[in-house]
Amino acid sequence: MLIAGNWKMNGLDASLSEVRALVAGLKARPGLKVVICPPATLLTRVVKEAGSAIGVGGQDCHAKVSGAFTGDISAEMLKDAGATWTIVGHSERRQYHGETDAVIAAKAEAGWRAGLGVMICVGELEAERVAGKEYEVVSTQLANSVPADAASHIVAIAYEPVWAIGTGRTATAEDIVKMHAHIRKELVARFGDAGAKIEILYGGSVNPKNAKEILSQPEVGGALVGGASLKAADFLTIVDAAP
Ligand SMILES: O=C[C@H](O)COP(=O)(O)O
Repeated sequence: MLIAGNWKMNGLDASLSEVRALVAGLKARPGLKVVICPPATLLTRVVKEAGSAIGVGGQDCHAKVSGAFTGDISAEMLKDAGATWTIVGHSERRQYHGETDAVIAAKAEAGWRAGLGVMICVGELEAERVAGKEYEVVSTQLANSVPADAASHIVAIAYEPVWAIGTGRTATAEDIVKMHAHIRKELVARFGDAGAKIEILYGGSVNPKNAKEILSQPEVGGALVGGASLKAADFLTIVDAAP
């Protein structure tokens, strides 16, 4: 299981006390990985607080190593700051920064080039689900934003239905089971046995109350948690809910 916390554009220096509380509260859980993805300005400080207890990740990376790309951060820079993971293709990057599947695939390759594990996000909009196109949309995102060599790198797929992000509207267990099974089928069809081993995380309003039910569903290999990762007590409850 991989439980990742995406702080998004939240967290100032004071948030480090939450990391301290998280480190103190993490019980030894063999096989369970916990990763925090803070804003880039806090990366080095979170790495220092986290020690070896928690992995640290970026929320995005540029495809190039360096260059004239104002405001961007390369995967190599994340690595240099002590990160071991990066998220790519989050729906907020797709929506607010116009990122295409091809751009996301290039970012995933950049993450591996730098030696990072990569969480690649997919998920349908509400209108796409209402139109009955959720499986088709996710299949297209998987086909085009997950690179052909993904299975030979450290990778996780995060299924995040956009309508469930930050809304308090979690997908039902049935929705999650069906979509994760669909994603697994696609991964196995493309990568064979290696596709059966890629973790599929669920994200979208995961909280201390619903974590146990979500994390116990078949093909749910962890969670990508937004709002509820900002408070150590809530995040720890989610971590503790992992089977
Ligand atoms: O990356 C995290 C997801 O966007 C979920 O965010 P949320 O837990 O606040 O809904």
